[in-house]
Amino acid sequence: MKITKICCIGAGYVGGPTMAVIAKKNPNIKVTIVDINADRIAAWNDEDVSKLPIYEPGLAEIVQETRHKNLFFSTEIDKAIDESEMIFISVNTPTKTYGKGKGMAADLKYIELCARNIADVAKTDKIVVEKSTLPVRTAEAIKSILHHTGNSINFHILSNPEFLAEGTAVNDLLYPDRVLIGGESIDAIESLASVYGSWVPDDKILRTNLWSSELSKLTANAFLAQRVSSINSISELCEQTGADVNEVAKAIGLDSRIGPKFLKASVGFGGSCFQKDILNLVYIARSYALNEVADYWEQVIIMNDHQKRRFADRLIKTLYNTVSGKKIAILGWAFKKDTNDTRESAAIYVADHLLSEQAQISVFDPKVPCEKVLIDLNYLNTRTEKENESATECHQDPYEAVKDAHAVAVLTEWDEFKSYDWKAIYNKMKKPAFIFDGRNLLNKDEMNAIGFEYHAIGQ
Ligand SMILES: NC(=O)C1=CN([C@@H]2O[C@H](COP(=O)(O)OP(=O)(O)OC[C@H]3O[C@@H](n4cnc5c(N)ncnc54)[C@H](O)[C@@H]3O)[C@@H](O)[C@H]2O)C=CC1
Ligand SMILES: O=C(O)[C@H]1O[C@H](OP(=O)(O)OP(=O)(O)OC[C@H]2O[C@@H](n3ccc(=O)[nH]c3=O)[C@H](O)[C@@H]2O)[C@H](O)[C@@H](O)[C@@H]1O
Repeated sequence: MKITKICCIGAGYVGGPTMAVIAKKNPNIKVTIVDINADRIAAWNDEDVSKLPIYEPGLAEIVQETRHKNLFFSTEIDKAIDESEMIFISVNTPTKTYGKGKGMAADLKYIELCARNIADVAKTDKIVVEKSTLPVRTAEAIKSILHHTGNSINFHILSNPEFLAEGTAVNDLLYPDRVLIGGESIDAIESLASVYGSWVPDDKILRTNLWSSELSKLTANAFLAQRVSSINSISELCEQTGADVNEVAKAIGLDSRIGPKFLKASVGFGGSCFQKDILNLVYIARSYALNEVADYWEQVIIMNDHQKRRFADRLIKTLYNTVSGKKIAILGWAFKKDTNDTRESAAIYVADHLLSEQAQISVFDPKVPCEKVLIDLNYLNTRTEKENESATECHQDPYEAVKDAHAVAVLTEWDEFKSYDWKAIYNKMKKPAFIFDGRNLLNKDEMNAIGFEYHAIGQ
């Protein structure tokens, strides 16, 4: 099928950047991104591209170049489905918070709503592309809903998981390591391959069966997260033995079988997907009674929770076993640099633990708005909103955030933190002035020379 019109349901961190790049590279295809969230669509349509709902380096430029030409953002979901030959489903698939599988399984209600919506509206044959990350065999359910529409429309389901990482989304989309397409209909697979073929070399477009494609996405995230938990587990051992985790990571990463990437010890991984996808993998394994498999992967999450907790505990212990009434400045709230996304950010859990120990926290992040900090803390339900509010400050200026602080905790690896005037920060803080560097971002010798008591991960 020749594709002239694409609809993407879900204008989020995946739908937005992915479709913007597809539109840029396929000027002859009309791409419409739809969402039930009218505010989000309005933000995508804002003439001032600095107000786009998602911050990603390079994204605003592409949106500016393609928007109103062949890229459109709309709340008219039915219309966009009706007119398109290919429909991407890119809605959220969070961990279930209720019922069977609560806290483990992926909540597929948004996916099912999309499938029903497509079934209701479609009058012509459609290729339906799973872009969201889904449990293996979800395509079966989508197929069942679509094939029971009672009319003679042909639906072809493809799995096309997304591998972009936030903060580097545009680059990852422009130069992907691979594009994965799983499906049963060769024609449908080739239709989607031709969309990517506008800029991705064919040998990087991998065709598999549906189930391999769905499972590969969960597996990729599990392997990536496992590397972070592995190096983080070693960081704890380094702190006990005098080894330096940066040196260990470098030494093992030079082994070409191990490789140097994703070996950065940290306060713990965050983001909307690693934890969710591993929990989902664990849930699927348990549902097939594969308990050893489930336990194996669950340990990645257990280690990550331990790392976040350990960081906060170490800070408290170093501050003479109490942070009650003390001001702790948190630099960085996003789950990694170059994004405004805070989902599952380690900073939230570290802050929550410090607040439970009656600390006052003072937050600065270059891209996260202040109101988001309180929303994230309130979401945990650890204490009342009023209590969170009275113990939390948020600042637009990092030098204000650190004023009179007993300690600074660096929780996101924003580049700009490295070039701050740390001498001036030292002068503003209470003494002894502590730094807890959850990202091993700052130069230890320089910090010590200024007079800080500097603590990093795995050193
Ligand atoms: N965030 C990331 O970096 C990556 C995410 N993924 C996967 O992609 C999927 C989407 O993730 P994000 O873009 O981060 O989520 P998101 O939460 O940023 O965006 C999802 C959007 O879907 C919309 N939506 C939900 N139900 C809808 C419906 N029935 N009709 C129309 N719109 C609807 C929501 O309003 C929201 O704007 C998830 O399955 C995730 O696991 C995959 C790779 C990377
Ligand atoms: O499915 C998804 O959502 C995406 O999840 C991750 O992307 P993302 O979560 O955006 O960002 P990562 O760069 O993977 O970082 C995840 C977390 O791990 C942390 N991390 C990463 C690497 C490292 O060496 N150390 C480390 O602590 C980061 O700071 C961050 O908190 C994967 O890298 C993407 O391939 C995938 O598409």
